[in-house]
Amino acid sequence: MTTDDSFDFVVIGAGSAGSVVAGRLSETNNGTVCVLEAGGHDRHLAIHVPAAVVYALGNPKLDWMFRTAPSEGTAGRSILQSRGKVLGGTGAINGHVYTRGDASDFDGWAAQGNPGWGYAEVLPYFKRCERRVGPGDDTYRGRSGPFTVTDIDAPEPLCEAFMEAAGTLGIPRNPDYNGATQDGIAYVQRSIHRGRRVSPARAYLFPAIRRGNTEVRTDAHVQRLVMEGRRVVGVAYRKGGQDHIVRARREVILSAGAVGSPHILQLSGIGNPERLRAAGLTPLHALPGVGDNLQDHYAARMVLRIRGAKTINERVRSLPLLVELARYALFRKGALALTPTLLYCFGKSDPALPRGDIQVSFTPASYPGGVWSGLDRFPGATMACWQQRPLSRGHVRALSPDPMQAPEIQPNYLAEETDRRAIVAAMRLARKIAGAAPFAQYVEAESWPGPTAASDAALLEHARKNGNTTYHLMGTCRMGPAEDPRNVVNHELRVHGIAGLRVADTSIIPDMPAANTNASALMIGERAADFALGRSALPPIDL
Ligand SMILES: Cc1cc2nc3c(=O)[nH]c(=O)nc-3n(C[C@H](O)[C@H](O)[C@H](O)COP(=O)(O)OP(=O)(O)OC[C@H]3O[C@@H](n4cnc5c(N)ncnc54)[C@H](O)[C@@H]3O)c2cc1C
Repeated sequence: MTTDDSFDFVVIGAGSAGSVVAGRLSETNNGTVCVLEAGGHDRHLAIHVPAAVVYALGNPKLDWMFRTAPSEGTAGRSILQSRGKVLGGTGAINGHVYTRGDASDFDGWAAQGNPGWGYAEVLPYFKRCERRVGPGDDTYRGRSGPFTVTDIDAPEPLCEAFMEAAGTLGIPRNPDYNGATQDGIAYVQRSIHRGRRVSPARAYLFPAIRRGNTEVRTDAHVQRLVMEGRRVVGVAYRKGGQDHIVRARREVILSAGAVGSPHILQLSGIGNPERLRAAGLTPLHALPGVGDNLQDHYAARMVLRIRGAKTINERVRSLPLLVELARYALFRKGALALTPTLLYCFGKSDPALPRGDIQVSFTPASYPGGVWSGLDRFPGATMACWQQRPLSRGHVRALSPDPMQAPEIQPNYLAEETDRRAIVAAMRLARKIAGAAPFAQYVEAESWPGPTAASDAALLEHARKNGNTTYHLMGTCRMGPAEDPRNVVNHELRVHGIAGLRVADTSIIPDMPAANTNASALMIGERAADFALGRSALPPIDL
């Protein structure tokens, strides 16, 4: 083991949140920053060409390729749980959708003993991050941040028909679901600019490297935190077959994501003592909530066979593919510049509910088995149906002291009755929209699960047997007061009972927002940098 050197700050993980933390720390020129990232550089085309993201998933050069533990909710299946292992992290291989959630989600975080995390208080950080290109009320939208958010280049005829059909059911078009209200249906807003992915690393980390005070070490697999008593003073990592230690003069910021962060804490002896011992680890600090409270959105996908309109399935095959390649090469537009999902529809499983609880996404393309991969050979469209805030909770647990052995990831999908009811309601809403004019004329048949899945029980069976992750893991280092044993970090993201250490990524999310998680990860990174620098919070926005 060699003790290499020391920096003011050491950031573990160059993913969505870690890139922001490092980028903002470096901006002030108030200390040196070292970033340790297990993955490599981000030159792979699958990262940058939006539609090529399907080639990033399951690619060991870019993806940790975790698998979830089987459960009753997945009919005993284990599911591929992709996480980015590259500069930009999961933000370099995600589906490009930019969505923040409902105001009430963040007010809920604050109400659980997290001062400063209500919507009016986190909104300035969402805005600081964002460079919104397109319409939107500037009360809600940022115009000059590093992370560019754009709209789709041109309307898609099938999407237009789907939105009109939703309109006939009382679901209006929402001009900006990241604005005053989330309700309604809309094209997704995207982290794509000029036909290329907006990656957190390119937006935040690369400028930090150019400033000269930030050093990024790739292929550096963190093994554990180095502690002196209850203080973290450095990080042990393996690179090029050798063990190293880098010391942190001020603090370590753990941004290894919802799987990596609790795993690294556990490998360092921080967690539930009984479980640590069972995994062969020596407990150093009891914090029973580490790795618990795992949440994810679980989607049941339905496939429609389309007639009378072109879908992406035909546009990227044979001769038309050559046309699309030319369009992309010349104009950075067309099917290759599209997100894997094009529409978001936010709805309610019960009209009496005070806020939306289900979501149907639509895309005029279909994938065998409902997983982003090759496209079906027939003209197809997909509706993905999920519950916005599932109650089911799972865990991430180290299984051995070997840092290279993946932890157990058990999301416990559909464990709660409310979640089972909601996913069935979302599938019923999807079917209603697909059956409404003017979209219905394009539906030749529902090919998956198909009309034989008519009862609630049959729809639930489809969800169990064929449902899949939406890749929104979060919650495993829960933020909240120390008195509650579920909590791991306080409202300034400091680990309870440990000095010199913060956690900043989606693992700190106490309860799931009604949204994908990249926007929240970036916002959390923005906040963490301010905390680490001792800066006062941005003033709340008067709403
Ligand atoms: C296929 C897919 C599609 C998605 N689509 C969307 C979408 O469209 N919109 C959206 O908002 N969200 C989406 N998400 C989710 C979103 O991208 C993630 O929630 C977000 O990027 C997580 O950010 P993070 O900072 O918490 O973790 P990450 O971005 O995962 O960063 C963690 C980093 O830490 C590194 N790391 C982990 N362990 C170690 C270790 N031991 N040593 C060194 N480094 C380590 C990792 O390699 C990684 O770079 C998607 C996710 C996936 C996988």
